[in-house]
Amino acid sequence: MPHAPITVHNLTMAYGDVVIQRDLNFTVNQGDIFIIMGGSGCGKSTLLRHMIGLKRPARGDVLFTGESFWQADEESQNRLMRRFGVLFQSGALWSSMTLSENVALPLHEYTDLHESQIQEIVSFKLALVGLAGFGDYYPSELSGGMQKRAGLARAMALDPDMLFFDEPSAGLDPISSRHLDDLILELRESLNTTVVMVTHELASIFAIGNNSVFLDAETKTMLATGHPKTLLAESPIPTVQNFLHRGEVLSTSH
Ligand SMILES: Nc1ncnc2c1ncn2[C@@H]1O[C@H](COP(=O)(O)OP(=O)(O)OP(=O)(O)O)[C@@H](O)[C@H]1O
Repeated sequence: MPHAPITVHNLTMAYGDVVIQRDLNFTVNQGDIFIIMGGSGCGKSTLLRHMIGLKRPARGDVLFTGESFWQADEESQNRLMRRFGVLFQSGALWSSMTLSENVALPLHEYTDLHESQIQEIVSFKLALVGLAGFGDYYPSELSGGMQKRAGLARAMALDPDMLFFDEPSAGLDPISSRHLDDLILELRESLNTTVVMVTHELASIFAIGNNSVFLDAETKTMLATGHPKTLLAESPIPTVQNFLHRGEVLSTSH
């Protein structure tokens, strides 16, 4: 059987001596929209940071198509990281650059392509996210939803196999948030990209997620993994049921 794109194996995460989550084991399959979910402060963003090579595990590993990330040398790690596209909560576009310049940035940094080829790719990526013709705009001239889509175009600049999103719809109104969900779904359909997404928005979780892991702050480990709708229908765990019914975990609210 071929290796899954991402396998999290016996992962324990800590800041100093403080363990955030322990013994995480789950698999992200090709083409999944995989949701990292759980109550506030349980370690969702921290898990994402471990999966994209920004934070070293206290124990355990993350494997990409069977290849260990954390036991690999720096060169192999860089090669693996080139396969990731990342969109952080803020969108993090450079405000002094136009959309085209923002999307071109990783292409200038990581490829030897000619300027004309770069411009072609930039136009294509902006069109993919519905921003054809907006290349010369500055981020501040656009709505929040458009800025997120531009961030998505930049995350896809290098044709990543895997896209990682941290709360992509944070700060968006429900309609823009829906549009962003639809776009993520569309991109997955057309490009077969594997998507890993931190979110606590129930609407997104059920609309686009087909796999997930549920982290619990109280027990400091995962309580479930699988399709969110299956967890809703079948999980016998009250914490998981509470979350999926109301979007919050009473025992960990703070
Ligand atoms: N750099 C850091 N140093 C020390 N502790 C940290 C650091 N970053 C996060 N933490 C702690 O780790 C825990 C998990 O944080 P994290 O941001 O991963 O949770 P989260 O589930 O993404 O939270 P939220 O839903 O509120 O965004 C929290 O208790 C947080 O205070």
